[in-house]
This record gives sequence, C-alpha cells and structure tokens, in this order.
Amino acid sequence: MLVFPNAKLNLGLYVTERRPDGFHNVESVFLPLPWTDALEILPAPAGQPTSITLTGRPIPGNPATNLCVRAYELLQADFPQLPPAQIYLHKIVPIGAGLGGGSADAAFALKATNELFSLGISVETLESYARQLGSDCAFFIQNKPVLAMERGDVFQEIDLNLTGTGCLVVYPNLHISTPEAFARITPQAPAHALRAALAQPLETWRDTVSNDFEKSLAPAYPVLAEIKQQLYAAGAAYASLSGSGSAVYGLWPASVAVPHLEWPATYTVWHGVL
Ligand SMILES: C[C@](O)(CO)[C@H](O)COP(=O)(O)OP(=O)(O)OC[C@H]1O[C@@H](n2ccc(N)nc2=O)[C@H](O)[C@@H]1O
Ligand SMILES: Nc1ncnc2c1ncn2[C@@H]1O[C@H](COP(=O)(O)OP(=O)(O)OP(=O)(O)O)[C@@H](O)[C@H]1O
Repeated sequence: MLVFPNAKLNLGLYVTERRPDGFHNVESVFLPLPWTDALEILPAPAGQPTSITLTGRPIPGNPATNLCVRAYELLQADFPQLPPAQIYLHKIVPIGAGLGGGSADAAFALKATNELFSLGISVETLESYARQLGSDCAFFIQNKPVLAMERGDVFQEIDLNLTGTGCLVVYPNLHISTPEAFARITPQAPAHALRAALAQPLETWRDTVSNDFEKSLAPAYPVLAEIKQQLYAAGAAYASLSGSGSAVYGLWPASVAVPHLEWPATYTVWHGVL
C-alpha cells in the first residue's frame, strides 16, 4: 500500500508549562501542509525479515529504528498475525524542521498497516499507538486542523478555513533538535488566547499569534528572524517559525499570488496553496 505522509505547520505555538514527566505542555494549532514523503508497505516475500529501503533526503540514525519500522513493530507486538514487511520510504520533507515529517511517516505507517492487513483498529486506538511514537504523531492520524494541548497530542476541534491561502515554506538547511529547542525555553502563559486570535482576519495575526521558540532560538540562529523579515518584506500577511524550527513559513491571502523569491542554493523551499 502506497501512502503520502504530509508535513504540518504550527499556527501559534506556546510552551506553557514544564511537566513532571520532563515534557512540556504546549498550545498550538496544527495544520496539514501538502508537502509529502512517499511510503509503501508490503508483506515481505516468504522467509524474509522486515526490511526498510530509504531513498531521497538522508535520514540520520540507524534505519532499523526508523519511525516507520518502529510503528510497524509496535502493531506487530499486539497483532502477532502481522507478517514481516517490506517498507520503502522516499524522504522529501526536511528533517529537524518543525514540519513533523518523521511523525507523519510513523502515523501513516500505522494507518497503512491497519488498512492493508484489515486490523480494524479504531481512530482513537491508532492515536494512542501514535502517542507512543512521538508527541506530534497523533495529529497525523486524523490529519485535520486542530487546537492541540498538553504534549501536543490532545485535541480540540477548530473551525479554520484557509482554503486558497498561498504558502511559502523556507528550510534554511539547519537541523534544530527538538529537545535542544525545548531546553532553551522558559514556559509562560500565552499573551493572547490562540483560538480567539485565529478567528480574526489573517492580517491581524502578525500582532496576536506567535511561536515561543522564535525568541529562544534567536540568539543561536539569527537567520530565522532574517527569513521571517524577508517574507514580510515580500508581502506575506503572516510569517512564523513552524514548531521548534528551523522551517519558517509565510502566508498570503487567497487573492494574492505567492511571489517568487531567491534563496541560497542550500535552502529547500516549498510553495503552494493550502
Ligand atoms: C515542537 C513540536 O513540533 C510542536 O508541534 C512538538 O512539540 C515536538 O514534538 P515531537 O518532535 O514529536 O517530539 P517528541 O519526539 O515527542 O519529543 C522529543 C523531545 O522534545 C521534548 N518535548 C517534546 C514535546 C513536548 N510537548 N514537550 C517536550 O519537552 C522532550 O525533550 C522530548 O524528549
Ligand atoms: N522517517 C523519519 N523521518 C525523519 N526522521 C526520522 C525518521 N525516523 C526516525 N527519524 C529520526 O528522527 C530525527 C528527526 O526528528 P525531528 O523531531 O528532529 O524531525 P522531524 O520528525 O522530521 O520533524 P520535527 O522537526 O517537526 O519534529 C532524525 O534525526 C532521525 O534520527
């Protein structure tokens, strides 16, 4: 079965509290972004063990612990009828970018395995498997805009229509580690209530919707603020860091074309319509 795990953007991201388990409570709106990897899962030929073949953007770490393999093995532990699998992942979405690419691969591996082998796992149970693989993973099970709380894995519905909004995502080829980014944060309550701020027109978000990681990462990574400034100079109605970085995105109203901008050759850029 072939699936296309997509990235996400964070609209606003507040780190409100350090938790006793070492994680942080966050408040953020997660939005699916149609920038995708390609993932195929098949039963392995008779007698062969589970394998993964990786192409595209190099993924740091041992392939045997890739999140797709971990997702498959997590289900195998509870569904012994699952045979060894052949997994193919073509990686396109930048890693360590705040785009949730690895988490999406894991969640889509769970969903594809459930469907391919007719396991009949409910959405709620898929979400609880996803939570075991990473805080961002559960979002990708339903993969629709939500207000995320706690570790970023508990959701409230949100009515947000950004259809037709132009979007430019700029990844400056910096791998920012998520634990390192959280370690630089001093948790605090949001200055504006996120749900209410996002209910206002896109043009107002610049003054009311922010990502706490921007301030804490600024001293080490001045390029992040420079990219955001360039997006505003090019007419973006709203621009922000996504997640814990390093991708920065700009949004343009549906009536306005996203301008063509020049970036250093080492950057990866995605543009399209939400
Ligand atoms: C920054 C966000 O991308 C916002 O969407 C997410 O909160 C990050 O989620 P993620 O990449 O799935 O993170 P995980 O793989 O669960 O955790 C990596 C590390 O980030 C830190 N972490 C993560 C999520 C969270 N709510 N609090 C944390 O403190 C912890 O040190 C954890 O060990
Ligand atoms: N399928 C995968 N795609 C990306 N990274 C993976 C994958 N499987 C395992 N990893 C590991 O996870 C690390 C990336 O995690 P990280 O959280 O920084 O990035 P991400 O999941 O792509 O997105 P985000 O930056 O939004 O969290 C990599 O260094 C790699 O070792």
